Amino acid sequence: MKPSTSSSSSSSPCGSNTLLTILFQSRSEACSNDSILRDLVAREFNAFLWISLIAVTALLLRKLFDLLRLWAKAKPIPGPPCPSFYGHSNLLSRQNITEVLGDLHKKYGSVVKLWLGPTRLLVSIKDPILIKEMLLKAADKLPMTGRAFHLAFGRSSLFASSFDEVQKRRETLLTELNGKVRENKNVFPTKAVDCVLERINNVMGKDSVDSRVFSQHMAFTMLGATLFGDAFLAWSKVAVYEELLMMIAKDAGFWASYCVTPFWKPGFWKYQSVCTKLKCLTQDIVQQCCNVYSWETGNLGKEVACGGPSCSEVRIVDNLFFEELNGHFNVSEEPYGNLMGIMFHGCLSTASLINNIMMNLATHPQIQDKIYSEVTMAQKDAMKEDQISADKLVLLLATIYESARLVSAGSLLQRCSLKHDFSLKSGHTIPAGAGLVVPVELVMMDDSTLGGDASEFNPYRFLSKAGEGSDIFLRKSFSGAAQKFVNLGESSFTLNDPNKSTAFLPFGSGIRACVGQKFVTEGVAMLFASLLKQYEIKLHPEAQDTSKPNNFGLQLLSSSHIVFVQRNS
Ligand code: HEM
Repeated sequence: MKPSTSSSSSSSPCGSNTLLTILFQSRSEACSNDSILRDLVAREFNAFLWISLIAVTALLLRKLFDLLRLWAKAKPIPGPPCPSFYGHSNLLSRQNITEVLGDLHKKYGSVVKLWLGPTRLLVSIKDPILIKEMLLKAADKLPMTGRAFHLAFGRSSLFASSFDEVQKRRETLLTELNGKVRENKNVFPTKAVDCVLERINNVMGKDSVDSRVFSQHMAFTMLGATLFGDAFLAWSKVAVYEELLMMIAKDAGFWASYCVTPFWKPGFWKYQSVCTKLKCLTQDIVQQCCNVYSWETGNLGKEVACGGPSCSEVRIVDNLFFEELNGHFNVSEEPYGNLMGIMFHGCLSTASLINNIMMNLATHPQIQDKIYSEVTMAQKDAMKEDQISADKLVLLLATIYESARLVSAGSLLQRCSLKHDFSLKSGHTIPAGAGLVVPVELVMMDDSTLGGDASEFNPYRFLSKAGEGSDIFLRKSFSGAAQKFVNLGESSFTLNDPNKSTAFLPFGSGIRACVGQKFVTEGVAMLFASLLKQYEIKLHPEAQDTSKPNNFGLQLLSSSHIVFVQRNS
């Protein structure tokens, strides 16, 4: 009994002991596992902190190194001393940038640097030879340009900052556009031209029209019909589309000027909702294009897949660029980003050009008359009513070049080289990442290059007679040249290629030059040939110039009231 008692008495505590010990042991084991785990976590966290610290330090050192490198490389470039931590940004935001750069070039020479902050270097170049060299060597655009297009239209393979991203699309688009010009067809659809003429007919009874609004509408109609086909002309939402595009044009530069996207600003979200509406409408017009296609091929009623990229496989009748612009090189691209980008850039710059041509013709009636006789003569030579050859319209083409020269699409051409430094023949080294600008107005209106009448409208500077040199900008006086040009039929003037001149930059130059130059010049020439055949453009007697200031490099149009008068009426 005893043993059993003892065993039971001893076993009981012993049992509880054992349990306790087991419990205790397992707890202490758990504790030690816990502490090992805690230790491990603490070590890993420490390691993570160290790695982060090293990474951040390396990054900061790299930034510091880049900064010191930028400062050292920028030092030999002449320019005014930095007034404050923010450099000259205040100066540029208060004054007209072209005037500021004009004064600086007078003082410091043809290459001038400006600091816009401790890390933001801007180099302005004014000498035409150096400009040509720079525009060939600096392949990228300033990040702000790419950001403006990206924020508004999503990612696309045109108008991005990096040359690598746009190179392929640029090449194919250029081939397609210039191919169309070579085929000698009407580059702008005939129906779009008819549409514009009909509109002129409708407004003719009215007192006058605002040249700015009217040219904007003309450009919008031409570009829209070219990109989306004739369906664009009959589209019920065309007016809303135009309005949205202009709203974006007004604000794009402002929102892109933020280095960090300002998500916290309610205005930004309003802007984004306008951009989203434009995307939806683009999808809608693409749908309309597809429907027209299916109708024209007899497939009316048959579903054509139009949701996004699949539409690019459909060949749309009368639609030049659709496939080209909508085909994807990169899956992360916005489906209609390129189409919207071209509509945006093409409409703004073409509107500016058309407006300036109208104003120049209205204020120079003798030139307008000569162009009219040029068009009627070309018309006689043409085999078909609507197929005048643009080559015969030399004075009209010269007028287009001269109008482009006098109001270039932006006051600055801008570039940068994101990855590599490069040197100019002048001996200056431009560090990677520095912003490069060309004050185009100063270059194209420089009396020393243009012979005294740089700020005057003189299309004859682009023409030469047989035996004369073909350098443009050599025809000195407008009146002398105008007299020589009395009879187009008798004297054979030839048009000089303006791109041979280093000082002709309305379409940029070099590696990122405008791919639409030939196309738009020919298209606008044919548009004006049709317009001038039927109408005379006159300035309204009480016309006033309502020029607006520059908005982030976008030249807003000056406007005046003009009247269209039917010829022979
Ligand atoms: C009068 C009308 C136009 C003017 C004055 C104009 C002017 C310009 C200018 C100044 C540039 C920048 C060039 C540079 O940095 O060297 C440019 C770029 C460009 N233009 Fe135009 N443009 C016009 C119409 C068009 C049209 C109708 C198209 C297409 C159909 C077009 C397509 C482009 C493209 C794709 C670029 C970007 C090139 C790049 O970033 O690599 N342009 N344009």
